[in-house]
Order: sequence, then structure tokens, then C-alpha cells
Amino acid sequence: MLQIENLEKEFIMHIRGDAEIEGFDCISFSAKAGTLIAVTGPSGSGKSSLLKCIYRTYTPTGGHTYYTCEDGNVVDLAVAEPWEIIRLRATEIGYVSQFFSVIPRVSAIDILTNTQTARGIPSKSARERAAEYLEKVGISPQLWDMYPATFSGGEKQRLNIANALITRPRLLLLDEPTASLDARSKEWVMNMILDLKQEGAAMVGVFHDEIAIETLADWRYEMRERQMVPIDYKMDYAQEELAAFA
Ligand SMILES: Nc1ncnc2c1ncn2[C@@H]1O[C@H](COP(=O)(O)OP(=O)(O)OP(=O)(O)O)[C@@H](O)[C@H]1O
Repeated sequence: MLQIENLEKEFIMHIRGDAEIEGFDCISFSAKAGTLIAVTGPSGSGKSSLLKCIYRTYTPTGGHTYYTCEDGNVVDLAVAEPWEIIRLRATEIGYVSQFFSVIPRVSAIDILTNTQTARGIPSKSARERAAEYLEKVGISPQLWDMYPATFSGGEKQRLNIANALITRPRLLLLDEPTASLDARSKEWVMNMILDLKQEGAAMVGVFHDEIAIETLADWRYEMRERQMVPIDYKMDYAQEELAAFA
């Protein structure tokens, strides 16, 4: 469903005399329907930038991100027109950011309701589903009509995840979805991610949490020296590729 070929990103800082900051180089991997690719690696190695390049928050410097749409068409997200990216984000591709930017003066239940009505779902069923998802991620009913600006970090993160999952995306990008969650919240969130995976979604997620990786990931890569190296013992070819890299 997602085939990434030689994707690269370099940041040119025009206001700093065109200084170059290295992102990543020559990244290739694929994510099939119903699988999750976990990306690990040290801080600053380019993990979030990779997800942002796939989602096209950042424009890659080179390479391809072939995505097979629900209608069977293949779109190269790396070079697709902005209108196409907006359309796919509205219908098929979800993203859970590392930090949730709260919409001011919109309640938690309205955020989840609006996400669905914007996709044409009637408001009554959208609201019912919003309540169901708030319950699933363990947000107390007394908070449903509150503004998330006052929520704890973990509550904001759970709302963030519910907001991405409620649209049932076919491709989901997750940037440290279980960071800042306690064990119980982590379990709720992991179960919801597993449900979506079983429905056939393809996922790429940045993780630091070993339990989440063990529970959710089918393939595991590490960002090392600007490249993505397979490190999962479950993968037959991983050792070979690792040997070639060393
Ligand atoms: N918009 C940007 N402009 C310039 N440099 C950027 C930008 N975004 C990221 N970078 C740089 O790219 C490098 C990789 O950053 P990135 O956020 O992708 O790392 P990361 O592996 O996700 O780190 P962490 O685990 O700490 O979140 C860093 O050196 C960062 O400063």
C-alpha cells in the first residue's frame, strides 16, 4: 500500500546563509495493508522528519512515496499536488503528531464530532461515535464538554489518537503515540491501533517504547547515520542487510 523509494530530506536554512541541516538519505521500505512498521533511533536522527515527509508536511528533497489509494490509483505523495494531498488527508491518510496542538475553545467531544462531520458524516451519529471513542481512550465523561487546553499531557495525547483513529484511515502515521501515557492508557491506545491494523490499515510509527513495539510492530527499523536499517530478528533478511551496512 505504501512503497518508499530513495526518499531523502535536507533542510536549507535560508536565514542562516543557506546552511544545510541533514535530515535523512536514501530511505526505502514498504508497508503492506494490515502491517505496522516501527521506526526507532536516537533523538535528532530524522524519525519525525520522515513521517512529515510521507504526510507531506515537509516536501522531500528527493525520492518517491508511492501510495495505492482506495480506488487503486497510485499517487506519488512526494510530488503530488497540494490539492491531492489535502484530499487524501481528508479521506485516507491519518497522522498522530508528537504534540497535540489544541484548537482553542472547542470542546473535546466537538473536536471528534467536527472531524467526522467535515467528512460528511451526519452530526447525530458523529456525536455518538465521538462519545464512544472518548470512552475507548478513557477520557472521563465530565471532561467531554471541556476545552482540551486544560487537559493533562496524557489526556491530550489520548484525544489526539482518538481524533486520528475515528476516521479509520487506510494509512496511519504515528509519532510516538504512546509517549506520556500510563500503562492503562497505553493498553487502550494499543488495542485501538491493533483494531485498525486488523481492519487492514498500513501504519508507520515512531516508537521509543519497547512494549509498544513488541505488541504492535511487524517490522522494525532503526535510523542510523541518516539511513533506515532493519533490525528486527523476525525479518529473515535483516541480518544480511545489517551485515552489508556494517
Ligand atoms: N523544519 C525544520 N527546519 C530545519 N531543521 C529541521 C526541521 N525539522 C527537523 N529539522 C532537523 O532535522 C533533524 C532531525 O529532526 P527530527 O525531528 O526528524 O528528529 P527525531 O529523530 O524525530 O528526534 P526526536 O526523537 O528527538 O523527536 C534535526 O537535526 C532537526 O534539527
